[in-house]
Amino acid sequence: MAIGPHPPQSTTTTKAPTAKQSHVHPHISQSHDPDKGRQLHATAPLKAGNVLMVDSPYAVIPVVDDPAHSDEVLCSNGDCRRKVPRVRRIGCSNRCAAEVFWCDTGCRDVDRIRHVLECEWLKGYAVSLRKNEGEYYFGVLWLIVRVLAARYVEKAQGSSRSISKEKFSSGWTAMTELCDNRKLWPEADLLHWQSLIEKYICADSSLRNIALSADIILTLICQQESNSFGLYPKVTGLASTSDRGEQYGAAIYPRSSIANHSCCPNITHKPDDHGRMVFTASRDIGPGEECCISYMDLFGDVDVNTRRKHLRVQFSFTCQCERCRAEENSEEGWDALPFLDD
Ligand SMILES: C[S@@+](CC[C@H](N)C(=O)[O-])C[C@H]1O[C@@H](n2cnc3c(N)ncnc32)[C@H](O)[C@@H]1O
Repeated sequence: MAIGPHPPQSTTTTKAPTAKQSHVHPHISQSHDPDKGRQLHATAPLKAGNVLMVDSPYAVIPVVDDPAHSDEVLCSNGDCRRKVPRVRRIGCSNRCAAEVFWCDTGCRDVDRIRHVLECEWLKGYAVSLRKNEGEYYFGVLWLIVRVLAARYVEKAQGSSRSISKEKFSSGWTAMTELCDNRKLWPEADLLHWQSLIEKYICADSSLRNIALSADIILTLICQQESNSFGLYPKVTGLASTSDRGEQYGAAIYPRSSIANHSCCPNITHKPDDHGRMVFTASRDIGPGEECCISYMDLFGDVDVNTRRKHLRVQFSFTCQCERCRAEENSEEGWDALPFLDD
């Protein structure tokens, strides 16, 4: 059985903007669904191949196993974010973290104000946090520190880099509108995060200029967990026989985060060379139709219970997409019933 959207039926393509800026197709807007919350929808016909969104991350971190020997590390300059090859890159003179590199002195100098805000924190905690709490917790907290630094820079510059004020918020305003699903979190997880926030963020004097209250940071962590994207080299969402490749980054996108998941998505997503998230229509989409991505690789013949379980474990929600709803009452869904367990 073929899984995923139909292949593109048209070669009509709206080109992504060449500048390093964000872009939203004029025929998409946001609305609200009682089960899923905010959603993207088409306001007029969209053609397969149309670029629907090109969104710059609010914050991004590289995710690589061996930064010293990897060509996959992203430039730390928040406006560049290109992969920096080993032979042509410069590191932090403070040696704050193994994955902090810039393409060149230009990128380093432009990024100075932002990087200063994270440098001492990385120097003080990158090694111990990884050792004591593990890579995952380090990654989440580093991304949060980068969000706080980006917020500080945005406020200092007095700009929110708005692209389409009427339809989509941008910058920190958009970050505050992200869903957090905090009520769904087990109390024990919240308490654990609270203790990490107190220990590694609130108690750290180098973050005094950018830190917010422990409770706001906890909400930010919940938002990050519900909204961050992994950066993968290949497209996510197409019917395919292979996965999307190895993750090389993690990012929060203020506008792309509005897209809900579907197990039969009509949008594919893939980061471009500057770490911007690019949404492309994978089939024609009619007016009023919801525009969905897939939060996971969709290949192989995976039944509704396995897909829903994966999404519950990874993203803490029960998928209510058209395909899952159609399959939940079919034979495929029966093995989810408790009386069939034994
Ligand atoms: C990245 S956000 C998407 C935008 C979100 N609806 C909002 O209001 O901001 C992910 C969250 O949206 C909801 N969601 C996304 N896809 C869904 C689906 N297929 N079924 C149910 N809920 C979904 C879940 O609460 C999930 O944690």
